[in-house]
Amino acid sequence: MTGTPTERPRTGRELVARLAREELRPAWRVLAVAITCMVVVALTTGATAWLLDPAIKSIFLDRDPDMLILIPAAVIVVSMVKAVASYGQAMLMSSLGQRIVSNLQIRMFEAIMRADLAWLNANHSGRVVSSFVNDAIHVRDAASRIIAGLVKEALTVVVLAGVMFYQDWQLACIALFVLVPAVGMVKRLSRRTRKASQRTFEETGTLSTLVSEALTGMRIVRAYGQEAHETEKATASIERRLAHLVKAIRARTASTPFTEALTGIGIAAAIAYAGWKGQSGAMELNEFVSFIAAMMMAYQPVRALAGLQTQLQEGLAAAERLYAIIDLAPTIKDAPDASPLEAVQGQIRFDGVSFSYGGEGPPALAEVTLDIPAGTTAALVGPSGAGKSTVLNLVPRFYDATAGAVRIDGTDVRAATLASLRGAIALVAQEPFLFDDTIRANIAYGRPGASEAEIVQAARDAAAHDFIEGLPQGYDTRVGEAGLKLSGGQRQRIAIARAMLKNAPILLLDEATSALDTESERQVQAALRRLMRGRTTLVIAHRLSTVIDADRIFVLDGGRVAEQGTHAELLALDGLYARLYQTQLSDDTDTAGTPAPEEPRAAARG
Ligand SMILES: Nc1ncnc2c1ncn2[C@@H]1O[C@H](COP(=O)(O)OP(=O)(O)OP(=O)(O)O)[C@@H](O)[C@H]1O
Repeated sequence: MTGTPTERPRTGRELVARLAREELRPAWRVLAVAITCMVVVALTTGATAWLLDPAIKSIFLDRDPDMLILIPAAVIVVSMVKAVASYGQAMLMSSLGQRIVSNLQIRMFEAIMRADLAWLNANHSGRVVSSFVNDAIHVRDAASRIIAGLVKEALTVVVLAGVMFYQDWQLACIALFVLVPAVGMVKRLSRRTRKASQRTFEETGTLSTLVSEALTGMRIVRAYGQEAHETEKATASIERRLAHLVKAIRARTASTPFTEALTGIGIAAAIAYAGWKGQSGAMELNEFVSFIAAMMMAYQPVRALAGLQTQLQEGLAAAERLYAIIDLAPTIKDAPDASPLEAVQGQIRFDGVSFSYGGEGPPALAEVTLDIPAGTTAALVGPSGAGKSTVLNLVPRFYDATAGAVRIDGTDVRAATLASLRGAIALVAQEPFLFDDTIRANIAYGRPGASEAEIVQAARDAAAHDFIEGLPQGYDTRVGEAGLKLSGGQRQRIAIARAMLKNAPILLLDEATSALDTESERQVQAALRRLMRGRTTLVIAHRLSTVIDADRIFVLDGGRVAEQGTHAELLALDGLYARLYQTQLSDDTDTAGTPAPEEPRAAARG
């Protein structure tokens, strides 16, 4: 993913240090108890192996009747302690792991909320979601396994090795020496695992993107009969992901037969050497059994330790991706000396504004100067790609001008706090976005905390109250994903009600181009007129009536203001606007007088 990180750690060591500092340190109490439990597990495992020595010696060889009670009792006590400690460790580490996931996800979400629109546009939502869901889990798994590994497994190995050395140091040396080749092998395998898991992640991102597009674009997929094509694309991605997964699994599990074989060799060597010592009377049976038990018990944690390196690599790769999101440094933010806009009148000025997306290609806007007095309506018209949406984007600082300044009541928008700037603006987009929530919640989004009476009034003003009342659950009706359970006109009126409730002095309006039937169109128009009353409105106009009624019309062409004036002045100029208008008029006559919302744009495209 692309981004502008502030202090993203580069090396594995830096990442580990950061994970320890930011994710583990806050939970050090829980961690300390969990580690104590692990130490107890390691010690009790060692004790079990050691107990076999007195068990055999005093019960079988010395035939001591007291020991027949004492040793089983000791085994039970040790096992009970181990059971409680294992439970404590597993439970604490699991809940600590989940807490780490939640904390990381909260910070990622906050970062996404702050992120520049440019970053969000550059990174497909499917990939961001995949990172959001999967990476935190990878980090959790790696962190909990590594902590458990480093503390419990490593300590268990040390304690068991202690038992082995206590019983016979030469024999212990033989048993442990066998493990040396495993270290080199594990290192080689971990490199392979890291590569495969990085590729798996990339493919998971591609797959998430495919699934999310197939779902959001399902109507187009069906309409064009592309179900098989989409399935093919998804299958190919799933197969590629599977191949990478299998590679990672192969590398990860390749250490198993290796350590298994080494275990066999180690045991065989120990039996041969111990047997030789036993036959010559230098080693007792009880020592031998205790030694072999310790050795066999030690191999399981050794195997777990062998897998740690690969888990560490996977976890670090995930942590790097996730911190890249957490560290996103938005460029659109409050300036250090920003002050809130107060008592906004709503005058909007563009002073020689130039802008280009991503700094490449021809500028989307070039030295645009607009002056929109407070309380008036300005319409933006012009061919497709002329820069109309870009003008709208610069007012609430979705992007910042590359040159020149956008001012509200004379204040550069970059000198105002974002909260006060956006608080003074209501936005009604061409495709109104509704959340999968109730109608009430969707309207109240305009002003959280608004009373029921205010919500209903906003709905009445937006000509939405009647249809809402007609729904079986009224204001409690859920609108479905992106509001798809409502008609286009209904969605627009909810969006207008939301803007009504916000009651901001500035209204940015991108008129809908989707064809509504005459009645719906009339209702939306009436609602819009009420919404625009008394506010400064900057509207991308697709409706003839909006264009004609506007106080001022700016005709954009190729990112520049080609013409400006009132409808009458621009007609008299007989330039681009007059041509756009004539084309629209003749198209309107063709469509039997029904206002054709898309016309100015469509005419311009032609
Ligand atoms: N997110 C973006 N990234 C890169 N370039 C963009 C982006 N959005 C718009 N552009 C480019 O900026 C220019 C102006 O686009 P803009 O959307 O402002 O035009 P418009 O007049 O609103 O067009 P339309 O009427 O078709 O919506 C176009 O050349 C477009 O390709």
